[in-house]
Amino acid sequence: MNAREIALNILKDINIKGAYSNYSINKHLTNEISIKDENLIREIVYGVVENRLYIDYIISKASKIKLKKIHPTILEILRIGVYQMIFMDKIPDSAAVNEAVNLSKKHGHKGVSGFINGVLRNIARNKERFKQIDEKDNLNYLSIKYSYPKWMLKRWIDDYGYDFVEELCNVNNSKPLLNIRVNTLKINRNELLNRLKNYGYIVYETKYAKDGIVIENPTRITETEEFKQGFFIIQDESSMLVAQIANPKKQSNVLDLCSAPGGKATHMAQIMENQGYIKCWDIYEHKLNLINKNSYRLGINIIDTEIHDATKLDNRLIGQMDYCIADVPCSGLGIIRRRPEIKWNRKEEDINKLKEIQFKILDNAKQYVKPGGIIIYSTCTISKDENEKVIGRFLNENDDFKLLSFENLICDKRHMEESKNGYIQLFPHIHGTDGFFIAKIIKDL
Ligand SMILES: C[S@@+](CC[C@H](N)C(=O)[O-])C[C@H]1O[C@@H](n2cnc3c(N)ncnc32)[C@H](O)[C@@H]1O
Repeated sequence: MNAREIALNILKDINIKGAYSNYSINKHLTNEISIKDENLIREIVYGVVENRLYIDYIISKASKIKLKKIHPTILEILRIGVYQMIFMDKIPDSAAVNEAVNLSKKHGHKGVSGFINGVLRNIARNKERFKQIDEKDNLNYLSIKYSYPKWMLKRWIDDYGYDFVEELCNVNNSKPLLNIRVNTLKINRNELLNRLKNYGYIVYETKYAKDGIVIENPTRITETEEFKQGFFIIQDESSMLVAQIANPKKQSNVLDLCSAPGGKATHMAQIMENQGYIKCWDIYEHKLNLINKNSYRLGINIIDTEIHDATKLDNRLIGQMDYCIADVPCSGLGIIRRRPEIKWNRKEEDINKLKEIQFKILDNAKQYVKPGGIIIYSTCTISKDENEKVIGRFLNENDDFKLLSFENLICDKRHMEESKNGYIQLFPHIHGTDGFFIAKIIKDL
């Protein structure tokens, strides 16, 4: 199977069956595939999903058949062809067309390769004209140019304004760099940086997170001895800030209410020097197994996993905890750079349901902390309804809880002004991290 055929199978999983991009890519990529092909597959898959609406806009200009009437597999073949023609300068149009025609002969019905050939050649001939977006309306223009559903953009524009959202969309369509968190229980950051440099990885320190490393060329990083020996875990810098901001003391009692796959819980354990107790809840057993696997690899033995729905109060734990981490389920609109399919799978109604679940989980967390105890509320989204508004409602209803400044706990103060008020909203185009929200709340003594 060649690279484009593998990309087609992955795209069918994502766009037709609604699969997550990272799971689907991992499922289809085997060790027999060369690094060059792997990179091509990733570029095509992410490129098509990220730019789907714009690509479809171009196809609809070039095709006599309406988009809705095109067979889903044929549409994916066309999208792969158009992506290469519009976004990949190194691939000649003729190669993109021929590869698409070959794919259609293998996967399509009789006669379909003529249709694909015709549409793609039409685009090759009229590329500059078809690339133009003939839209006067600002929202429609932005939606086509950056490939976003209009409801999503409208909410963001209401929250942050048009220019801000345009910059965000632009950066969201670029490739994010991989971040890893050093497991300081086993190695320090400098030593790991040196070891990775020796393999030829281009690495440097993260800006805000103490334990983070950025890797520019991370291919096969999880096959290194350093990964196998638990010297690091893959985690975005924004997510590393949760435990850094919690800053737990050794011997603390911690409850992570929504914990899988354990990125933040294992980081809490690391800061606690593997001393104390961390209870980790999640509603899925297979996800809790990931925490146990990660803890074992990282050499952590103070984590205890348990299936529990965090919206339900657990009377056994009332008033027991020094720290509660409420890293609640959310719309994920801050991680679109890594999972562009969120643009197409997420629905506006989800946000109303999620904000009630988020509030319920936070409202339960308040019961578990001791006087003077800390709750960290976090999400990987940029929607105010799920962030500032949930916190605002909680603080209004609970005057024995206050936001706590954490300005002193962030390595670099740039764009971190809100941290002195006890919360921070991170954005890809401002902070270079995922879109992420963190609030630090303390219960009165
Ligand atoms: C944002 S993720 C947590 C990521 C995790 N804290 C980490 O750092 O690796 C949210 C998690 O909440 C879990 N979840 C969803 N609803 C839940 C509920 N009602 N109670 C507990 N966990 C829940 C999901 O299965 C998911 O693993």
